[in-house]
Amino acid sequence: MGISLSNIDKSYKKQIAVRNITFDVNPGELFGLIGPDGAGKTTIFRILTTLLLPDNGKATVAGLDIIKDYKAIRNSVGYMPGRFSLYQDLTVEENLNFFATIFGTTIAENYDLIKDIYEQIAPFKDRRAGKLSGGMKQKLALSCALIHKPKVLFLDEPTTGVDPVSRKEFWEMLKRLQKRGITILVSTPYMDEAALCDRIALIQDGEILAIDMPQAVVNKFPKDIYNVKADNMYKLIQTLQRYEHTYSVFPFGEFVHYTDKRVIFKTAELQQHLESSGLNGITIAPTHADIEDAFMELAKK
Ligand SMILES: Nc1ncnc2c1ncn2[C@@H]1O[C@H](COP(=O)(O)OP(=O)(O)OP(=O)(O)O)[C@@H](O)[C@H]1O
Repeated sequence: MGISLSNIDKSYKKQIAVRNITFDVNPGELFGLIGPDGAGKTTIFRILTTLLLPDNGKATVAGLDIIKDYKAIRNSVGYMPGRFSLYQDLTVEENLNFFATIFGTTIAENYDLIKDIYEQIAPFKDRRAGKLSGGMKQKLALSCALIHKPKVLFLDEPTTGVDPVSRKEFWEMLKRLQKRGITILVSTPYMDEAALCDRIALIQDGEILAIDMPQAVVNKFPKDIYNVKADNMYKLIQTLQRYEHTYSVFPFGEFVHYTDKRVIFKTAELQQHLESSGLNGITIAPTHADIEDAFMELAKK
């Protein structure tokens, strides 16, 4: 009951949205599509949920062909689109009832699957969806996507614009759904969420850069990496960008992540260079690469 894509292409007039997309999601897997805005994530979701036809290629969802079996797919998958999918003027309960009805079921029939999630928003069941917080909207949208017990769940940027606590809770919910045998394809622009997936595909400009387990993607990062800090971070970045030995530099939280071109790199030399460029309060310390570093490296090529 997994997902399979083979050589999928899609253009909107002259704009290529995705090119030669091939990957498989195993049954029961939590698979992440990781990439920035405009990378092509929504296009892939719309093709897999049969809302958009690809120009080329083949794809199946739960063993069903996206073209031939589109009706069966629509009945057996849950889709939480990136942009808000709920009826803003309907209450929480009315929204859920509506989605249950269009799938020919009732809330009571499948309550067991959504209980965990719905209980958190049940105190607000008479509130209009438009008046809910981001985190609550997201829980309601997930409940609606699950109300017909789908085998495969598609979640397009479910945590965008949601506060950090709700994001964490959301991922815990996904793990619980996965344990119930649901195959999940989730997209996110947040690199920290990539680590929570079983496997990920990194995507940029409509092309897949890498597919692997998150740690395996990170392990392939080819360089030693350093956290660098100074009192003037803007000047630090500019100085490093101009430094002849810089391989890569980009802001990373309170630090910049720096890699050096040389095989033998001495932090003291860099320290001296930064000091002579007029920077103060400099710290340079080795650190570990993470998904964001791996992404930036792959995106360079
Ligand atoms: N209807 C459309 N007409 C023309 N171009 C489009 C259309 N929809 C998407 N695109 C373009 O196709 C590319 C991929 O878009 P897509 O929405 O799939 O990316 P995404 O990764 O989901 O990003 P986002 O989070 O911004 O939606 C982008 O360059 C986008 O501008």
